[in-house]
Amino acid sequence: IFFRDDDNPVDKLPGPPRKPWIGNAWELLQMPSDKLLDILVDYTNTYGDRYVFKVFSLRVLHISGPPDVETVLSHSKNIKKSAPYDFLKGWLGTGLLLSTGLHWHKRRKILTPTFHFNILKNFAHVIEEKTQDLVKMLKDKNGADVSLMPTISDFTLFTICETAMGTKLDDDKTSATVDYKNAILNIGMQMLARITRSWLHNDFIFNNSSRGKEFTKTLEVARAFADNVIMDRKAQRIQNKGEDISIADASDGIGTKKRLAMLDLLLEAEEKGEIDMDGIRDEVNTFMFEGHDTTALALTFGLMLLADHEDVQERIYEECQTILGDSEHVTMSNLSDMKYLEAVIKEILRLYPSVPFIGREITEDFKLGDITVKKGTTVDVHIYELHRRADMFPEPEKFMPERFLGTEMKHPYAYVPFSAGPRNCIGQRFAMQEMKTTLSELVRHFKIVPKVKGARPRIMADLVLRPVDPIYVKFIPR
Ligand code: HEM
Repeated sequence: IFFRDDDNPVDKLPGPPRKPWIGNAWELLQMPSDKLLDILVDYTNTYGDRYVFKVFSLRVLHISGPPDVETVLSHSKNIKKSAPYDFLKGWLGTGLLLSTGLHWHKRRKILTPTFHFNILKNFAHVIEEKTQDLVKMLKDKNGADVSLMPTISDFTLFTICETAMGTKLDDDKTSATVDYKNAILNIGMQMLARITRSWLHNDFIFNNSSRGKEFTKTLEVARAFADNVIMDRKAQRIQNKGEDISIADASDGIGTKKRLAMLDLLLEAEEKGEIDMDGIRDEVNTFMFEGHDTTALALTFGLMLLADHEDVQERIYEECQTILGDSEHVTMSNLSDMKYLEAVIKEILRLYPSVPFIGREITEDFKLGDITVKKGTTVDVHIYELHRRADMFPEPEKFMPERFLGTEMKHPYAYVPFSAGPRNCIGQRFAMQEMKTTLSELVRHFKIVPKVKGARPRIMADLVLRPVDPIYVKFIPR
């Protein structure tokens, strides 16, 4: 960080004025963590598609133009995550989100079959069952205000545990569930605090600080939760010995106990010596976090938008009536026919991308237009600003699902809520399946009404895009 390198082409790019030697370290120090998103959006508005923020000799190149996003995300070699992701190492270890190089390739290969169509088809029953529980719980509220994020994140956590992990979270684990969700929130806050306090970037200093000690305790809670999930599934596998199924047979008609989960693939890989228990724990932590928080946020912001747009709800309702009639069950083919709902979800993720920024540490020089971006530079891809570009999405602040119906995107990388290229989201088809099932069922059963029409929460970005204030809506049975 302290190494001087005065001849770097990216220094020609605009950005907040840099002081000699320290660059923008002083600004970084003064940034309140909960305002990071607002500040970065302001910088984009001021300095444009490409700007540089420099902390001592570390250059952070921020980009939000579609051609630049394409160059970075589609690069086959520059797949290493940037330094702030390392702050999550104690939690997610060498799991798929954080790892790089050969290790990442190997894991991605083991885990890709998890999202095979037959497996997703099998998950449909679980997702539907969980959605029906949610509908019942919301009916019992009798139209009272419901705080969305806690309600929906319970639902998505139960769903990922029962699908990917094959573990049912029953009532006696309720307090562990609450502790786990609080731990995740806490981890996000600590990570943000660390990003903006450069002296805490050093592991030794951080681990010995009061923040570091609190962080370690928080990690223990998250890890213990994941360990329980692994133990549960191991015990079930011993019980079911001899009844194992392969992905190819994992189609309809298989009971919950015999359903193949992602965790089974990992446990099978362990039996073949391809992964050890620490590796399994890292992947379970990665998938439980990525697999529930991201979808919970998308559904939360989505329900907030639907509550304000009765016309959109009605159109989803009509589409569901046409496709499903009175049927209680939703099949994969029904879901793929729901084109309007798909456009609605895309528009939700345009305005509120669950992952607002992606960071890469450049390991191989590459060209961005006529500028050479050197090895060692950090590149931050701003999905949030990319999705709100007026040249790509006219009236960008407006919620208009129709923009995703029939019209071609102006640039293939103008819209990347699941990232793109080699490190794209492995769970995107699962996420779409879960979101479509949930939103279609909720709209079929309820009229969603805002507590205060047009109210928007303040938002912030830690690992994901979060509402700072609670969002309330009413679910009025149809
Ligand atoms: C609305 C829902 C979701 C959104 C918007 C989303 C978005 C993303 C994005 C933008 C990335 C790239 C992150 C980066 O490069 O730093 C990513 C990666 C990833 N996502 Fe998702 N995700 C969602 C749901 C899920 C689900 C349901 C799962 C698991 C079941 C999942 C698992 C992962 C994993 C493991 C990675 C790392 C992949 C790799 O690097 O090979 N995500 N996701």
